[in-house]
Amino acid sequence: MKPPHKARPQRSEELRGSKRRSSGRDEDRPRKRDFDGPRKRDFDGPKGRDRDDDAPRKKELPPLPPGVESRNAAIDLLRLTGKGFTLDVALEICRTFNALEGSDRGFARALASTTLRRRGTLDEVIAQYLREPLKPKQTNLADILRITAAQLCFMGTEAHAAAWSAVELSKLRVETKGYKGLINAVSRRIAEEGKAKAEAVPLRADTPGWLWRKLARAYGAKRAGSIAEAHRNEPPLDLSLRDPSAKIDWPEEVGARRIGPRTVRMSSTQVRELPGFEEGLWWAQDLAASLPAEILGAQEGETVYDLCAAPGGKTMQLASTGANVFAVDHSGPRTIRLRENLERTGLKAVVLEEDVLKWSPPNAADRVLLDAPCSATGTIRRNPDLLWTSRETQVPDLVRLQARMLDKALELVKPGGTLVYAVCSLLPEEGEEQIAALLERRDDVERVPVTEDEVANLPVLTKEGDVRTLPHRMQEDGGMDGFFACRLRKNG
Ligand SMILES: C[S@@+](CC[C@H](N)C(=O)[O-])C[C@H]1O[C@@H](n2cnc3c(N)ncnc32)[C@H](O)[C@@H]1O
Repeated sequence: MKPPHKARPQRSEELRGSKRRSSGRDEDRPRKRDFDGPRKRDFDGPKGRDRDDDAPRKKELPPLPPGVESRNAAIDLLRLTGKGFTLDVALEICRTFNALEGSDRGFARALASTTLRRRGTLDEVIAQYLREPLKPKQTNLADILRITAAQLCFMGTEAHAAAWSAVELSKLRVETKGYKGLINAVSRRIAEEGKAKAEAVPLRADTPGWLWRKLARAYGAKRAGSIAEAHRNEPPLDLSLRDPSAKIDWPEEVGARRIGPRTVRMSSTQVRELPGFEEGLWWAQDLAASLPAEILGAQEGETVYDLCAAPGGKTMQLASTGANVFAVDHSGPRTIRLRENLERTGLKAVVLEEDVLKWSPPNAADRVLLDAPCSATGTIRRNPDLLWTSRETQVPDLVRLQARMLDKALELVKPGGTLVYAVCSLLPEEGEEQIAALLERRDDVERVPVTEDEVANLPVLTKEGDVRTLPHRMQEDGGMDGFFACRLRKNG
């Protein structure tokens, strides 16, 4: 293994025990990336203190051996996702990760992400070498075994490096100190035959049972399998251009190409280093996430309400049309990010920290976009932690909230005005069925089908003229997140 660029004490956050509240201070952290899409627990992560934040550091610890720091950071990233932070947020707040540089950083990120994407398979492989199942509280032990199996089964890491570093990692935590023998034995067995064992695990193992059942019911078992397969891959980086006709000199190695109405797709993770970041010529936003604002058809001078707007991917799209945009979101920290995004891109919108359900502006709008809170199951490829943190029991509450928000959004549209309802969900109850129920209960609203040219001829339209994207579609070209969007007219 290549030694880290800088040797410095970076043990597990558990051992380091420096003081930091997980809520509060994180909210003020500068954002490293400006990703669109849900960050459900973005800043509203677990309340209270993280265990690693409780005590001031007592003494400096010696540096970790080369190759252990990056794996240790991967363990810390997994631990943070286990506490309810999205992987995106964990990448920003995890100090052991942020102390890494260059290829070590990339390796730690890939290791955490692969482990989350393939966790079901990894657990099945590991279980074959354990005499008895691990206890639920043995999370560190489970994570050490998982990252080791991920390296051996999916990442082509040399057997000795993976097994040796696993044992080194076990020495860093009280919980795992006594398991060096087990970790060593299991790692060696997986090095010998883990790859073949992993290939034999059924595809559905990497999707929680409840989600698999819902996907199979909605799309059939074959397509559920294709979606599950798409979730296994790292998605490309998609950037939405502030000015869709802009020409930017992208570095050759990122393989930038145009796709959809305003997206440039590439394979980079160094968002801030790309040309145009400082000038705000673009923002990161999945191709599918860019479609709802496109189909709203906002025009210069119109009044547009962007409901549930933060962190503002769609607000920026709407503002770039010259419309008078009012961006409403109830989350203080997320509206801060929305303002930062507007500032960076030089786009103008009025940002309001309000509960959409209680907001009563003096006038109705020409157009309203409602990007409703949802299960976010459409963004699993960008947020693989959702596989293991989303709960089926959350869905009915979300469906009820979306219905209330739809009715409220219709109150805020002028007669004859347009409403686009969008969710980044794969579940029909949050999308297609939500709209069917709306059209059933109200006779003052009708669907306005989207045409192919409005979505740059992407294969995303249903026969009713709604947008329905799924992660496995256009897989050969990098795929896209799962979104549903429907355009409606309020009759006068
Ligand atoms: C899917 S995200 C929005 C993404 C955003 N439209 C974008 O393109 O960047 C959903 C948002 O709904 C907001 N939200 C949830 N309930 C709300 C409510 N009652 N009032 C206002 N905003 C709400 C959340 O804070 C979250 O920012």
